Amino acid sequence: MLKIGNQTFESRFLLGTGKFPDFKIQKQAVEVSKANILTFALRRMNVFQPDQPNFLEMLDVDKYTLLPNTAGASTAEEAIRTAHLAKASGLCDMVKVEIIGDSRTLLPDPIETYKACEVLLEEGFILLPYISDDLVLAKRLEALGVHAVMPGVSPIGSGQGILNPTQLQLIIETINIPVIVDAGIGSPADAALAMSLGADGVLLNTAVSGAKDPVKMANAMRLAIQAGRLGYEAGRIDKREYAVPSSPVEGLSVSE
Ligand SMILES: CC(=O)[C@@H](O)[C@H](O)COP(=O)(O)O
Repeated sequence: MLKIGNQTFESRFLLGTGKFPDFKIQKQAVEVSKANILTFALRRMNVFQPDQPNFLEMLDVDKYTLLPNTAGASTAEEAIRTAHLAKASGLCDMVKVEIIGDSRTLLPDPIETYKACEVLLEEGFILLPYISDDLVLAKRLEALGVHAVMPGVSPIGSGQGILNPTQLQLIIETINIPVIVDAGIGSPADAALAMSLGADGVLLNTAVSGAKDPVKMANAMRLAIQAGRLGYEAGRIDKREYAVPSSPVEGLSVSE
């Protein structure tokens, strides 16, 4: 179970809802993913115009926890405004703080992210900030009181996978709030690796919405995330420099 704030979720797979070829495929992929939490950019919703089309309209949104993100913000002030809009629309008081500091790489701005979290925590929001794989920032945000950290493992939408597993592992080992890998996952193998390193969850979008068969990929990601978690809980063997025979000549591993 994934626990964020005082809520628990069965699935550790958080799915982004953007960029699907059409709403029908989006709905099927969401269902197959068995994700409990769906993310979306609040700026893409007609939150105060329920009669207008919006891109979650084919989903039975009551079945999911919606996690609006502040995509489009480049300052703390803009992100705070977007979070207020989310709350005012009654969507959710859980927000993914996403403040982009560089338009080419879409890397998050650590200073503006910290500032926005400071203000929004005071206002009672449940916060999941999107950050780089920066251990020190993750520690500072944890100390501030955020409810999870979401380190990107490579640039959003790049599908490059985990560029620096050591850096990710350091965050996972050190931080005591959920660490949800967010952005850059390209394949089920990447998702399984993130989970087997001990991540608490994976948020991804492009790898599913941009796949040749998004529904099949949503299923593959679900299984990979589950397998990675199981492997982590089972405890992998230590890596050794030299071979160790699987069938030792002395000493049986089972007694008769
Ligand atoms: C949906 C969302 O919030 C994205 O900004 C998220 O970071 C996913 O990134 P990928 O598209 O690289 O999976």
